[in-house]
Amino acid sequence: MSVNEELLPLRNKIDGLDSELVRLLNERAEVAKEIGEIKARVGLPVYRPEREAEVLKKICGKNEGPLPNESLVAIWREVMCACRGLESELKVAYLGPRGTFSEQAMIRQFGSGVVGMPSGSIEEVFRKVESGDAAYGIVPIENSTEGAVNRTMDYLLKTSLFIVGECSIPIQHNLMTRSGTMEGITRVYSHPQSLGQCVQWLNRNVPSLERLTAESNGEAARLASENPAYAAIAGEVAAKIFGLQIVATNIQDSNTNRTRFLILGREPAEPSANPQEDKTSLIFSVPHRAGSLYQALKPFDDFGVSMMRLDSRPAKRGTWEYFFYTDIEGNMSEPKIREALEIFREGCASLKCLGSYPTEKNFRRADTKGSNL
Ligand SMILES: O=C(O)C(=O)C[C@]1(C(=O)O)C=C[C@@H](O)C=C1
Repeated sequence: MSVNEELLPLRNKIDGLDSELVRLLNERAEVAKEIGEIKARVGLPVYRPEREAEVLKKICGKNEGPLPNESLVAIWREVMCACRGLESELKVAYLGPRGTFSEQAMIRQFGSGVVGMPSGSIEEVFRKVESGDAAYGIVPIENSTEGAVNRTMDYLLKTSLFIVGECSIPIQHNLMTRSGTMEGITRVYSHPQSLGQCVQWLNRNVPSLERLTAESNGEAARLASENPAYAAIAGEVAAKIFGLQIVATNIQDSNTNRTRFLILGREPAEPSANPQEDKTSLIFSVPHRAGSLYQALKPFDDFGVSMMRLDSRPAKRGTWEYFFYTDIEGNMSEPKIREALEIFREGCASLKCLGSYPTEKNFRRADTKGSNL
């Protein structure tokens, strides 16, 4: 038997399965359309991050291979994006121009059919969602090497928006120029966070290069595309978009470098199917006296509430006072969290709740094959 004769029945089988998949996908889409009609009637938002997290978790729970959960999650995100698209168009503001890691995170979270609105700064992302120009926004909040993104932290304090979801992506930086060499290059541009993530590599390899900051990696790549004496540090996608050649790949100082992004919306998210695994984000301040932070946080210990993050920003009053940012595990609709929060509030000078939302943990844990979601 020739190879082609051997392949033919298998390919016929795949064709049959594909027909069945097309039929099933369209049947699913019809149901999503019906859901969309109901939502439109009662004025509910089309995008339901908690439901999408639940769908992904169920898919991973049912998976018996050989496809890894990571592949199924990527496929289902696109399926849900296509179904959502039938309900209505979804506009999402991100830190642009095109080619930034924020854009990659947005596509990963919402699917490639999302209508991205590139924004010149993190502040503009907040403004576009607040004004209703965009339905949602995506902003970087922390990097595993460089820590918190201060701009985002500061706008979170002032905004009326809610955090409705989060996602994190691996970050690999590249040094790029128009020519693909470092000849005649005097400056390197990047976002301050990215320059920080590559500081050791830069010190070792190109110590004399002047380092300048840009609003985003995409903007740095755009600048380098306009001047043969400039280099940029950005992702591979930015190199393609702005016609740059990569001089050195993977120049970040940590090879486990990741950035976590927040999804911002005007309405809070509903509790997910696993509210005990949701995250609640809070900003608080405490009275300016000894032991007040310790006292304020005590209810979390008393109620067995896990704190996943504690960070601070200056109150900017010149008084060495701070706003603290914490993420706790559990949805605030959960009785345990509600009770803990009521007591916690008493020990705070101010408290702002940014929302409860599904985390990636919801479906990451279901993955037995150690994916890199
Ligand atoms: O369940 C819904 O609310 C839907 O609209 C369906 C669906 C999906 O395709 O599964 C699509 C969009 C939502 O963000 C969540 C889920």
